[in-house]
Formats: sequence, C-alpha cells, structure tokens
Amino acid sequence: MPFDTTSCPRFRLGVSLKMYFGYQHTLSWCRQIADIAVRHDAIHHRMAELFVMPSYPTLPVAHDIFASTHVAIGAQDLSIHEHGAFTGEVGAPMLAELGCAYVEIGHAERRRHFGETEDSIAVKTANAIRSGLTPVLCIGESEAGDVESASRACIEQFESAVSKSPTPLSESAMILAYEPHWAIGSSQPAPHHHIAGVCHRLRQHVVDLSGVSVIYGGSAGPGLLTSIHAHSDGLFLGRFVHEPSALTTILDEVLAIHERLPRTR
Ligand SMILES: O=C[C@H](O)COP(=O)(O)O
Repeated sequence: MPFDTTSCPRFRLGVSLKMYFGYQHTLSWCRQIADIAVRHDAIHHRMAELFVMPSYPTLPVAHDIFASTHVAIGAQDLSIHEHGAFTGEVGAPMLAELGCAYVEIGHAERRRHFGETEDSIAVKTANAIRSGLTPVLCIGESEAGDVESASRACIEQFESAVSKSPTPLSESAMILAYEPHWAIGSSQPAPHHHIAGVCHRLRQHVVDLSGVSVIYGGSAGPGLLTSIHAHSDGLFLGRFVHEPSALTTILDEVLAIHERLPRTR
C-alpha cells in the first residue's frame, strides 16, 4: 500500500558543499546524490525535500544533473547588489535565472571571514525574496551558552535579517538554519536538548508564518534526525554527507520516522 504522507511532516534536507571539492569532484558527488534521490522512497513519496548548494561555477551543470529529480539547487551566497559595476559579485537575479530555488545567507563563516553584517544580511534577504529565491537564513549564537540566550540571539538575528523584506513575511518562504557557530566544523553536533530547546523557541517565534521552516546544522549527520525530528523540520548538512551513502542513511531515517508516526488512512 502506498504511503499516505498527508498528515506527516515533510523534512527539509539541505547540503552545502562550501569550498571543499573541486569542479569535477562536485559534479561526481551531484551525480551520485541524483542517483540516490531518484531511487529513494523518502524522496519519491515527498517525505523529504532535498536541496544542494555547490560552488557558483558548478551551478549550471548541477542544475542539469538534478533536472529530472526532485532535488533543488541553491547558491551559498549572493551579492548585496542586483546588477551593475560590482566586480566579482553574483546577484540574485542571475541565481534565479540559473535555476536556483534557494540561496544561503549569513552563514557563520561569511560573518566571521568576510565581514558579513546584520545590515548586509538584511539587504541580501530582501534581494533573494525579490528574485523569488527562498532564503536559507543561517542564525546561531557565537559562543556556547544556555538555550535562552541562544534563542534570544537567534531571534534578534532573524528579526534583523527580515527587517527589509519587500513582502509581508506571511507570504514568504524561508528556511531558518539554526547553526550554533561553535558546533560548525566540529566532531559532533550541539547536544540534542540544546538543539531541541532552541528550535522549539524559534518555531514558536514563527508560528504564524506558515512558509518558514526551522532546520538544524552544525556537524549534523546520520543519526541526528532520529533524535531531534520532533523539534526540527530537517537538517542543514555539510561534511558528514561528503560520502553520498551517508545521505541514504539519513533518508532511511526519514522513512523510519514516518513509519512510526500515526497515519490517517
Ligand atoms: O553549511 C553547513 C554547516 O555549516 C555545517 O557544516 P559541518 O557539517 O561541516 O559542520
């Protein structure tokens, strides 16, 4: 009997490749992910939505690789400008033209290494929305602390990022990627109770915004979704899916989670 997923959550799984792979390695990884996506029931039955964010130069070919799959592509950043004399920049309109559905904004590494500010993040968020891209807005506290202070920091970052939005937030699609800076690039994710607590408060904060999902990133990998799925709409993945078979393991978890949820038939 086919799965009835109408009453079940649809998990959002995003992957950023950052700048880890070369050009050919990226395309080979994308082909393997496409192969997994066309065969896995969790994708077929729309229990999970997958988006991948490779480096800019690979986007057109990645778009072709995923064309006959349910996998979407996104960029890892965008310019604060849309067009014009801004050497080296890539604007939201071109990303949309390339077939990107998503764009990452405000990642901790951009904040730390490239001078990303709350103001530039707000401008980028507005530009993304104006071009029809779904922002994957990265928010998170810089130092390890308690759930309350982390949640406050995240909510401040969220409110600042959407402060220039050209449309009412109730009409916007957005993914909030909760990434505590101290858990990124680490050997393990933040403690489960911390992830659950912060994601819960973020979900409460956006409870009236039906287009906003809250996912967790920061050393996320196989096994994590099983533990946090009641509190998180998915995962933002990095190093721990560089080996494509790890994604199969996570999609298997999605299937198992759905199997355990009550069904309306
Ligand atoms: O963009 C992805 C996140 O920053 C997680 O990266 P990581 O899994 O290497 O910690």
